[in-house]
Amino acid sequence: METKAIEELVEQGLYLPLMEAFYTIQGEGHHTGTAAYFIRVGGCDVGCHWCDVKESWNPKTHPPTAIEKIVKEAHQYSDTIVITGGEPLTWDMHPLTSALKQKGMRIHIETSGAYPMTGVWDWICLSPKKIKLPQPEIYKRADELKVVIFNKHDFKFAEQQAEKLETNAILYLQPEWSVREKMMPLIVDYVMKHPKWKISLQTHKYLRIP
Ligand SMILES: C[S@@+](CC[C@H](N)C(=O)[O-])C[C@H]1O[C@@H](n2cnc3c(N)ncnc32)[C@H](O)[C@@H]1O
Ligand SMILES: Nc1nc2[nH]cc(C(=O)O)c2c(=O)[nH]1
Ligand code: SF4
Ligand SMILES: [Mg+2]
Repeated sequence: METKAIEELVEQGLYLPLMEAFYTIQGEGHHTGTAAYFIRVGGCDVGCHWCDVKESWNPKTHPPTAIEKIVKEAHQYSDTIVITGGEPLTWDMHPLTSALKQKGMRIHIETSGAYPMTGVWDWICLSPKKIKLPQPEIYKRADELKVVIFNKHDFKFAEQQAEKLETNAILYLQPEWSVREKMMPLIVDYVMKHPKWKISLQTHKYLRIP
C-alpha cells in the first residue's frame, strides 16, 4: 500500500503503529498478578524524563499494523487485554477496542490521559503527568489513579490529581523505578499516614518478566 494510504488508515485508527504485543502478567496497579495480553502502541509526545519505554515515543519506528491482525493475535492468548504504549490515546482507539469487544474481551488501558478519550474500556488506569496534564473528561471515567513518585513534590501532585476525580478510583502511588530504594521509605510512611492510598510496585521488573 502507498505510504499516503497507510497514513490515512492510521489517522482513522484502522492501522496502528505497533511496537510490541506480548502475553504476560499485569505487573502494576489494581490487576497486579493477572495474566493479560499487552498491546504496546507506539507514539507519545508527553516526554517524561524517567519513562521506561522511550523507544516507544517515535511512531515512525513502529510498523503500521492492521487492527484485524492485532486482534486475531490477541485472541489466541487471553481474554484480558491491556492497551499501553507509548500513549495509546495519541490515536483513535475506537476501531481497535470495538473489534476486541466484539470477540468478548475485557479491555484495560494504561494512559496519561493527555489526549481525548476514545475507545470502549472495561478498566481505565490513569497515570497523570505534570508536564502534560490529563484532559478533564478522564477524571469522570478513571477506575484507578496511579501516580509515579519520583521526588517528594510528587505527593502533592498525587493529592491534587485525586481531588479532580469524579469516580471512586482506587488510588496508587508507584515509585519511579530508578529511585525506588530512596523513595520507598517515604512512600511507605506516606501511605501509613494517608491510608486512602495504596502502593503499586512494578512487580514484573522484580520478576524479570516482560
Ligand atoms: C510506559 S507508560 C505507557 C502508558 C501511558 N503513556 C502512561 O504513561 O500511562 C505505562 C505505565 O508505566 C509508568 N511508568 C513509566 N515509566 C516508569 C518508571 N520509570 N517507573 C515507574 N513507573 C513508570 C507510567 O506512569 C504508566 O503508569
Ligand atoms: N508486566 C507488565 N505490566 C505492566 N503494566 C503496565 C505496563 C506498561 O508498560 O504499561 C506493564 C508492562 O510493561 N509489563
Ligand atoms: S506518558 Fe507514558 S509513554 Fe509517554 S513518556 Fe510518560 S510514561 Fe512514557
Ligand atoms: Mg512498562
